[in-house]
Amino acid sequence: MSLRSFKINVPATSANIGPGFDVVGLSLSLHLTLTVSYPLIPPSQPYVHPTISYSGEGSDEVPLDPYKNLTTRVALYVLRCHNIRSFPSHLVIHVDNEIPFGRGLGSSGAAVIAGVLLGDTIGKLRLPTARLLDFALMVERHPDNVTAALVGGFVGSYLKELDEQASEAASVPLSEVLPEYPPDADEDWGLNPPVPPFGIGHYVRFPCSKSIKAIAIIPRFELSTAKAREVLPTEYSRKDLVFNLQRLAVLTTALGQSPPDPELIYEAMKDRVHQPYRKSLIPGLPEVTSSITPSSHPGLLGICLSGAGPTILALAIDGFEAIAEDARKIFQSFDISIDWKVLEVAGGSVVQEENQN
Ligand SMILES: Nc1ncnc2c1ncn2[C@@H]1O[C@H](COP(=O)(O)OP(=O)(O)OP(=O)(O)O)[C@@H](O)[C@H]1O
Ligand SMILES: N[C@@H](CCO)C(=O)O
Repeated sequence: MSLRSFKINVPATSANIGPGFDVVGLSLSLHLTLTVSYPLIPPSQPYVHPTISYSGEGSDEVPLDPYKNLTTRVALYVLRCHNIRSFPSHLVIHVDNEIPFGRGLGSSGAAVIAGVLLGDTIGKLRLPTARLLDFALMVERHPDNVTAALVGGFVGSYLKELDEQASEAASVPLSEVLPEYPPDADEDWGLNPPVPPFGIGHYVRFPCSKSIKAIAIIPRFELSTAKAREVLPTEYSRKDLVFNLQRLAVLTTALGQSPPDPELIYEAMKDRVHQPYRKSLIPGLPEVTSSITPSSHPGLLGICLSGAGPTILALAIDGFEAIAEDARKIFQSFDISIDWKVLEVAGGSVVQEENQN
């Protein structure tokens, strides 16, 4: 019997990089990998639902029911928007995940991008990058993690101001985009999902010096993005907005300079829009970001909260261990244990067909 098989590889991401709240993301060398296969059998044979196995980060909590798992639900959403009712019969998916859940390293963004690529590949849709992004943005409503996970590198994106009709279509509740699959659902469940409008998100890749590495200092507790967004104000002073805009403008070029300038970057990675409000959820955050500086730690370029936290991201060209171990000591004084990893800036997502016989 002939078999189709392929792999999908999606990187972790760190969003915000200090001042770029909901705007910039950096892809990192931890990956979510899907190994997918199914036999090419005639539709007359009895249908067998997909099976998922899972190893690595999150394996004790992730749902393995394909109608509840985030990645497969997103894939089914993409397929059904293209009039493909169901997964192929006997679909087998193995997920291996290196991205810890709820730590600010873009685990949910990676799961969503993996789902969009899974739907696109199974359906042989060959959607262009911009359209893949539209689908991802119907699920994850801010572009920073998903764009960087899809295209890779140091990326900035914005959501376009859509006309009224498209704007309504893009803001339907998530429960309509990805409805919970009822256990007794008949075959017609969720067959007409809301199709994304075109051109929701737009992006540009900034230069990033090859000498830069990212130290992820990962506290051993989870913080959901939803909880870390609840503490943010809805309005900001002009002074704080200008503070962030000035730094973001400099940062987008400064990381590409060779050699990177630590004095410029350290200041350009400061933030007044989200980090100050999140310190109540992450004990030790202000102490770590203010005590570890380019003068105290040669090689450091800048340091910030990674995404919604609790991970701290230090960009550096040298001195990785001293940076991470000193952050560990500060966190320890707040009774928080950490793990740390030195990561590369990664490329974007890759789909690799293995067998199409
Ligand atoms: N590989 C995966 N498969 C299925 N669900 C996942 C997967 N990865 C993450 N999730 C879901 O996403 C949740 C974490 O998302 P959340 O947005 O809170 O944090 P994050 O994406 O890790 O961090 P951030 O958005 O700040 O970078 C997990 O608890 C889980 O429900
Ligand atoms: N920009 C988002 C990233 C997390 O998904 C935040 O900081 O809330």
